[in-house]
Amino acid sequence: MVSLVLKDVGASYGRTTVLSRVAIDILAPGTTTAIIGPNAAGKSTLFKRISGLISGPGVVQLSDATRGDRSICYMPQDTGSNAVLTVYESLLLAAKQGGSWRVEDHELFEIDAILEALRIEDLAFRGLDALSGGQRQLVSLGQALVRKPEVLLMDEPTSALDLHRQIDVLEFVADLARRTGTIVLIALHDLNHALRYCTNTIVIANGEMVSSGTTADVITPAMLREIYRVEARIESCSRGRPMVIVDGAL
Ligand SMILES: Nc1ncnc2c1ncn2[C@@H]1O[C@H](COP(=O)(O)OP(=O)(O)OP(=O)(O)O)[C@@H](O)[C@H]1O
Repeated sequence: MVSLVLKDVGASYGRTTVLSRVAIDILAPGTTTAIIGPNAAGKSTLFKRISGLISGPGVVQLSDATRGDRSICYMPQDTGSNAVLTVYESLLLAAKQGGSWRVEDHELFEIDAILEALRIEDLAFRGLDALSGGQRQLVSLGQALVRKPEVLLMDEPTSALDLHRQIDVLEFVADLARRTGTIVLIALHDLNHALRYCTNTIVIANGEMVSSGTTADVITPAMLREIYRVEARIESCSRGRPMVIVDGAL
């Protein structure tokens, strides 16, 4: 199964270096990893570097991938689209990207299953230009899922979703990773999502990786103080799940 290693990965825009020396020993199949850190830390840049949208120093080593240049899929933060397509057409286009144009029955079934899993079947024949922000985000997630990537990079995938849909989507993605062996990385500002759905967490600040490990080890009051400059506690909710309570800014 696929695995991903990052060796001293960096990136620049023009002459400005915004990311340096990100090193991850091994991201195993089926794991869901949170990428956290303040605004402008370099999280999206790391995703662009891993997916090959930008180049830079270091090595992104993908082993045992079977889907060639379709192995890695990056779902960007900005999901706006002016394309004159329906939701269904956009998913079909995403599924066929880089492949033959012949449409097989099983591909249509897969699109139906994803529309159903994301609870957007009723939008199938709606134009992309007539969707709400949250609906656009769900369609963008659908477009990523139909490609069946082995590495899925999701940039703030729930930022436009209501509370119920946030839980739905993150549970679905974490479960998909476990079932299929997909390596999932999710850039998140909501640290409660990292605590609940991500086994591992990587912290990026000022373009550098400052820590990585199991989420419970990484998201601590000390880290929140140092990186986010907030006074915070980790407590349990009524269902026994960990959550961050922020008492205030430092
Ligand atoms: N296309 C670009 N050209 C020049 N600089 C850029 C470009 N894209 C991003 N940057 C800069 O790179 C740095 C890292 O940006 P990046 O988008 O990776 O941060 P981020 O951690 O994803 O932030 P956020 O949490 O705010 O989305 C920032 O200083 C940003 O201004």
